[in-house]
Amino acid sequence: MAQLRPGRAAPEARVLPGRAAPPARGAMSLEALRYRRGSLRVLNQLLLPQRSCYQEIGGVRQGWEAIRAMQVRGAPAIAIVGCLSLAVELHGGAGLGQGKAGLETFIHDSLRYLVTARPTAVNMARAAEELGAFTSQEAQREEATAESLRESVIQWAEAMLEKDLRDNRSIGEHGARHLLQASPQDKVTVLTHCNTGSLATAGYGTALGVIRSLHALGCLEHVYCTETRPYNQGARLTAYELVYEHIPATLIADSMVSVAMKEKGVSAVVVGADRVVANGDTANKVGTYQLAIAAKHHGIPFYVAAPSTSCDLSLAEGAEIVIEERPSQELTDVNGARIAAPGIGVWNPAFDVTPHELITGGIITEMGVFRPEELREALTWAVKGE
Ligand SMILES: CSC[C@@H](O)[C@@H](O)C(=O)COP(=O)(O)O
Repeated sequence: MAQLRPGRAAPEARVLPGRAAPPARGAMSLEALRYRRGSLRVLNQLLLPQRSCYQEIGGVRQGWEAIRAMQVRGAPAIAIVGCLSLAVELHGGAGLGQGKAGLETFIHDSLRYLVTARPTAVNMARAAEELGAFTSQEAQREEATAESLRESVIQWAEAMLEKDLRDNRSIGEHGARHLLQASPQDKVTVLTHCNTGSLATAGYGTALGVIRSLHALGCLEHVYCTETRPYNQGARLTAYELVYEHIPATLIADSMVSVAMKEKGVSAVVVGADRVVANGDTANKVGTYQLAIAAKHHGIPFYVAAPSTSCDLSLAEGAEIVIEERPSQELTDVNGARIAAPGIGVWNPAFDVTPHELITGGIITEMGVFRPEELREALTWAVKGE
């Protein structure tokens, strides 16, 4: 594991005005992060929905800490914040004084370190691999200087933001079209889990992007979002986004999903992903697996919506995915107050793996919707065609 490196002290977080009331339709969409060259601010999601507070990320160490503490979370957002935290530190001159070779080492060390923040989502690891390879390639060019290397790496990180947003819009379109074709009704009711919206991505969202697209088409009847225990990303973040966007939605506890499927006319379940492996097995927020089982029982199509950056063809099956275990307090306490009996043991895996055979609707990517067994070939072709 890379060593912790001293970062700059965090400047005071700026607290924007109080409780976030739902704004008028057409207002700007929520932003997990605000970036301009040399400056990165992330919305501290631990404080939502009570407070909307952006805090400065001065470099890699602060990026790592924000990811680890789940101030920013969601597979794509983790990678984007990680890489942009490096871009900010590079912009400030880090590693530059050590010449081209020293700067290259600094970049590789920083990327290795960022990957250690959280293990299950593959996006940061993939970005580190790709940016690492790009860095080595750039550094090998004879005419490259430390300055040009720095500039190229900053631009690479900046391009991630744009691409994720574009990919999410494509996911939304492909997913909405597929759901509507598969449904006998003109309007569909979707059940979703965890948070997969603007707050988990560069914007628009993955599973929530599909929901947004359906809503924009006038083809969304209703959304059921789970509270997503123990961290409550559904109750705090997805519910916030849905209210913010004026999308008709109802919050349910995780334990209500089967009865909701039975009684509420759910047309499809759409969730996000932290890692989709070669056979289509998918790691996502804990509780996803039981949702897929319940969907199968009720004959409801189950979809995973994920950009190709969340896919990991290096792993053959879900059993190989490292599942993050989080601190017991996330389960025993609510807002700092203990609710569980003192002395009880706690198991708190943050994710579970849904076997590919339960992903009956398909895997919605920016390239189209695939059956789990088609994914490997589709992604391989996409890479060859680049
Ligand atoms: C578009 S994000 C998809 C997933 O990352 C999301 O559903 C999820 O599981 C997030 O988990 P988190 O622990 O909040 O980072």
